[in-house]
Amino acid sequence: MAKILDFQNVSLERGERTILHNITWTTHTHENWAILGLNGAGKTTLLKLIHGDMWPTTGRLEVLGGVFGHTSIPELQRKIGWVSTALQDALHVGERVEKIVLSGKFASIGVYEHYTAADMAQAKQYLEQMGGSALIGKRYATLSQGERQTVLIARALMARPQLLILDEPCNGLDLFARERLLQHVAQLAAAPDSPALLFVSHYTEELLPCFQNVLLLRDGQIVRQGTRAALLNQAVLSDFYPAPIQTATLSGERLAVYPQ
Ligand SMILES: Nc1ncnc2c1ncn2[C@@H]1O[C@H](COP(=O)(O)OP(=O)(O)OP(=O)(O)O)[C@@H](O)[C@H]1O
Repeated sequence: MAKILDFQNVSLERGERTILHNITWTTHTHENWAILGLNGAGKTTLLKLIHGDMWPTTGRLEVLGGVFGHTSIPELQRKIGWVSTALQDALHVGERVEKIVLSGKFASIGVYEHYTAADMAQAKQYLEQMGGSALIGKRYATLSQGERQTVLIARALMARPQLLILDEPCNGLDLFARERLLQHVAQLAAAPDSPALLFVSHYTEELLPCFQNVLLLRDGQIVRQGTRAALLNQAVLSDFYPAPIQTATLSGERLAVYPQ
């Protein structure tokens, strides 16, 4: 299996501070990973490294076959989709939903390039795949947070990324909107042409079984990495979190964690 990410002893320093310490982590095609960590654990910094927005201070980093220092970052970035709420600020929110999705093909925020009928059909198909058919024709600015996330994922898919980063995609979603989004993410993961998924979250209950692998990040260090079966349990998570927790198993192999 080809590698998607290969971190070898990667550290990242800013001034006096080491934000990421000695990260050694390898992922492969057809593996979907979830990254779990509290506020300030280093999740966003790790994503910025993967996306080539930051560089390792020490260590070797290979993403999608390109070794940092020897690869074109803009080319790498075209192969990575990154869905985060931060992206919304850069969109032309007055634009209609299908145009926003279409713009993902050109990795641009507005649609300035010429597009074909096939491109538009593809945009609508990704919207449908993510459960957003009813949004076609609406203006992005009028959508709810859950609907916006649907659009942003469809938009990211338009560039046919090899790696799709879902950076806390459930932020701001109500109970039901969150569930709908998660179920569509699971369907995406099951599709034969799905990109490798990297799902970042604060909450174990969002980690659906399609995320077979989990990285536990604390204070810029990997505490554990492995299968969800090995890591998503009371014993491991009690060790991981800095304060006592209790867990509850939900239906669909999901685990909820609460402070004790
Ligand atoms: N450019 C920077 N210079 C100095 N410190 C930074 C920089 N970027 C991040 N940090 C610090 O590194 C730590 C990790 O930040 P990061 O944003 O990666 O955490 P996170 O896990 O994404 O947190 P959250 O869940 O709150 O989004 C934090 O303490 C943050 O203040």
